[in-house]
Amino acid sequence: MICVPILEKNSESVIKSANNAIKMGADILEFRIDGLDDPDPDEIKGLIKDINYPFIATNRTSKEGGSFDGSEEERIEILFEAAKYADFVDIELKTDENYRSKIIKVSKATIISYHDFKKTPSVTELLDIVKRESEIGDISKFAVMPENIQDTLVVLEVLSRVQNTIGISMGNIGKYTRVIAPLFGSPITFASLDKKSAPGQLDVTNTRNILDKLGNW
Ligand SMILES: O=C1C[C@@](O)(C(=O)O)C[C@@H](O)[C@@H]1O
Repeated sequence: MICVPILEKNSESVIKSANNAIKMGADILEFRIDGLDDPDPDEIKGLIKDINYPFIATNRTSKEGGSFDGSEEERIEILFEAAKYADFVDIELKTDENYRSKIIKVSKATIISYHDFKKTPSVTELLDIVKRESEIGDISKFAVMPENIQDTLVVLEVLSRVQNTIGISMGNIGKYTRVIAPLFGSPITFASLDKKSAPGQLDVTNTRNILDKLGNW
């Protein structure tokens, strides 16, 4: 599936961006709640219901590349409300276990995520991260930054040895993995419209065209 993150400051822009992503062929949307200037649970509920499309709810902490700068309690409270209406909820592996469990209890399905915007851990370290994520949620996920082309092979090696895991090598060096990872079984790849929510994302149209040409995804 091709997922388009919706990273906007207000409801009007969220609706516009979501409708554009759907028109461009997104299979699922990621509501990056942390992008909102003033995240209001009732407004978020209304948006998810009104747009009426498959959604991942994410409220990314600033510690893992997101924009949410309130307290951890506030972050979890907002995500907790959105989780009741979204198809998937992305919660970070590093989130406090009690907060994580609170989210999982009300989620239809969970993506347990890990991000490193500075480096790529070793194959062994990433396999351990994926193992821990798989024991907690429904889909495992890691998005890491390569320092060289060899680091991107670490991501593909890990994906070749696990199931049900989203693996991403970010940045310019890693961007080819966004259309190769699905061939290794990564169930979701992230693509952008105009605003990228992470370095190296390709646009939706090119992502789909390349995946269709490669086939078997
Ligand atoms: O975790 C991820 C993956 C991502 O960081 C990427 O590299 O495309 C984009 C984020 O919006 C999403 O929550």
